[in-house]
Amino acid sequence: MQKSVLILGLGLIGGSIALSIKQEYPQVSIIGYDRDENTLKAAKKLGVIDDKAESIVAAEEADYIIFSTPVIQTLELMNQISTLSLKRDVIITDVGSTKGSIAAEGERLFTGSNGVFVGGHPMAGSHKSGVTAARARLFENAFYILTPTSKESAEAAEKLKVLLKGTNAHFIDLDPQQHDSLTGVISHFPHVIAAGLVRQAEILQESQPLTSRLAAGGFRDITRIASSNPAMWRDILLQNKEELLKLFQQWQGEMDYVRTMIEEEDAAKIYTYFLEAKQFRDGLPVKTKGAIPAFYDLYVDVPDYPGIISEITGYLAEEEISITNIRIIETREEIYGVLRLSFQSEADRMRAQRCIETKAKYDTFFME
Ligand SMILES: NC(=O)c1ccc[n+]([C@@H]2O[C@H](COP(=O)([O-])OP(=O)(O)OC[C@H]3O[C@@H](n4cnc5c(N)ncnc54)[C@H](O)[C@@H]3O)[C@@H](O)[C@H]2O)c1
Ligand SMILES: O=C(O)C(=O)C[C@]1(C(=O)O)C=C[C@@H](O)C=C1
Repeated sequence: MQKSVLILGLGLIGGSIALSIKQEYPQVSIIGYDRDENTLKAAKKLGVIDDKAESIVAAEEADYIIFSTPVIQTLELMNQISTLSLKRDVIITDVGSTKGSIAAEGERLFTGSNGVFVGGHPMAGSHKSGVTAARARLFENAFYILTPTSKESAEAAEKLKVLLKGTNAHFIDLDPQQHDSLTGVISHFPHVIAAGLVRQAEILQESQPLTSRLAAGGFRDITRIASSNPAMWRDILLQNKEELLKLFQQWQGEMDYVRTMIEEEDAAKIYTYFLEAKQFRDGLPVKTKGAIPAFYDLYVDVPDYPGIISEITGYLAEEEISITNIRIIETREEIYGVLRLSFQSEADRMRAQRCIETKAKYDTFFME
């Protein structure tokens, strides 16, 4: 493919998109634009882009334009770029976490001789940001939502799927409003709850300094996303206001229900509440990346002594089993170290389990 792609915003998502396109199509020319000069320099140095764009006028040479900026900036940049002399058949997309206003503005601004717009949203990410966190495999097996709103943009969506083949994502077409309603529930609202839980702990910390030291395990799991970029989440909440306001009302009803069960000491209802939540959570697809990323994790109950990690990784290295991640679960750090090892596939995880149980005789278990 001999095309030129302009990516505006070279952070976690823009950088990862750039790397995945380059991996699939080395001949495609990737031009990067970012308002931060250090990001541009780093992107060039890391091989994320082929060339830096001095200004947004570079859009006039592009066959594809991808907005990877925070959602409010995307709206502003879309307006600026729509005034340029773009190629007639340029395909324009974005990666923003909200779609309602971006898709409507895209359809309004890019029509006829001014290219065609199709909204996009790769449903994978991280609480990390910036070009140094970008990875070609970030979107592997994740859902990548496209929101075509016309016959022309549906055709453009098919071409985009070809360009973005290297993401190895699963493409899915949705209506922009449906997108915002779904992501409101499974992404945006959870970020509000995570931040709320952290703030609640922070208030307690003032009178109980032990709070932060005891906040481990479950608290850390449910609040990881509270470490996300605050400016990005401010903009997402403002753009998905209507959906979020509906969700607040639902949530307040839900919490009132839980509070009443506890007030009334209704053990049976409380049990059913947790059981139903567990059943739905356990039924979520964990083997494929989606709203909840999948990992092939193996937990190893190891004694806490120096050198234990190198002992275990040494056994795995002898059998050439690659580990994608390794972590000691903090809650048990001072009693036993529970080591969590992540693998690329179920086959690797099974081999690792056999290897550790045979060579080291430590107990291993899965948590699914
Ligand atoms: N982080 C995630 O988990 C995630 C996942 C999917 C989609 N998204 C969406 O992707 C977009 C980018 O998020 P990110 O996580 O890559 O953020 P990021 O902070 O890592 O990167 C954003 C980049 O945009 C640049 N930028 C900001 N305003 C600009 C402007 N006016 N002109 C040029 N460059 C500008 C910044 O300098 C930065 O390099 C957002 O719209 C977000 O909603 C994020
Ligand atoms: O894994 C995370 O840290 C994320 O929050 C990723 C996440 C999500 O909510 O699932 C965040 C925002 C995006 O628009 C898509 C993905």
